[in-house]
Amino acid sequence: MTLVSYPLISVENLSCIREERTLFASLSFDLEAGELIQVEGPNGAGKSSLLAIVAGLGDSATGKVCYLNQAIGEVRAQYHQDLLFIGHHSGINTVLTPLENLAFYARIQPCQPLDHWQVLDTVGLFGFEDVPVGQLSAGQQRRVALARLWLSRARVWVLDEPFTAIDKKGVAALEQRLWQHCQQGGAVLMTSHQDLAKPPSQRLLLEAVS
Ligand SMILES: Nc1ncnc2c1ncn2[C@@H]1O[C@H](COP(=O)(O)OP(=O)(O)OP(=O)(O)O)[C@@H](O)[C@H]1O
Repeated sequence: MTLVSYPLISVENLSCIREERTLFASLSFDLEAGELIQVEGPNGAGKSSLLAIVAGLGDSATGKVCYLNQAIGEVRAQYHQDLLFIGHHSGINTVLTPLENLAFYARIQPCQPLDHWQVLDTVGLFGFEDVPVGQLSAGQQRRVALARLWLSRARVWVLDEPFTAIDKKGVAALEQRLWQHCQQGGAVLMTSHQDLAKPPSQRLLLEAVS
């Protein structure tokens, strides 16, 4: 018997038109376990739109996005259990503390059994665990969202500009975490305007079509 292994994500013939402008057309690619794909392109090219569509949040696309060879719309619950999406709006509650945000996340998504204090220490938030997130700096707030990269059990990570507002040391730690995730059988689809220290598995360049 031959065992077939499918890509974690396959994007087939995807097109996106917004306000009569084609952002991208006939886009196809696979995201395999172990891979990190960096989506690049100028402001407004459609990178965030692409990531939202892959995360199942877009409503302006034609074509197909599959998770393990099944259309994401047909396996939505299973896909969302295996997906970590961090967008520009990173889904943290600014009234809650970092610890409370992680506790909330751990209630709604499958997580590693890690100590949340330890995770916050890992992302450089030692001493800020109990401070309402709204009182933290932009980079510290982003770190609260990114702490999920240590907690999550999801294999598919879709990350929109994860390095925004993060200092150099933080970017290095983050990049190391992304590659560790890939080595452990996960995959990353991300946007970034900056080059990674280690080249991505694939680069996807978006340039607005019309
Ligand atoms: N909800 C929406 N409704 C209509 N147009 C939208 C919507 N979201 C984005 N757009 C438009 O789609 C285009 C692409 O936006 P998108 O955010 O995907 O670009 P981007 O490549 O991620 O840009 P940046 O590098 O600035 O983050 C922009 O012109 C934007 O105005």
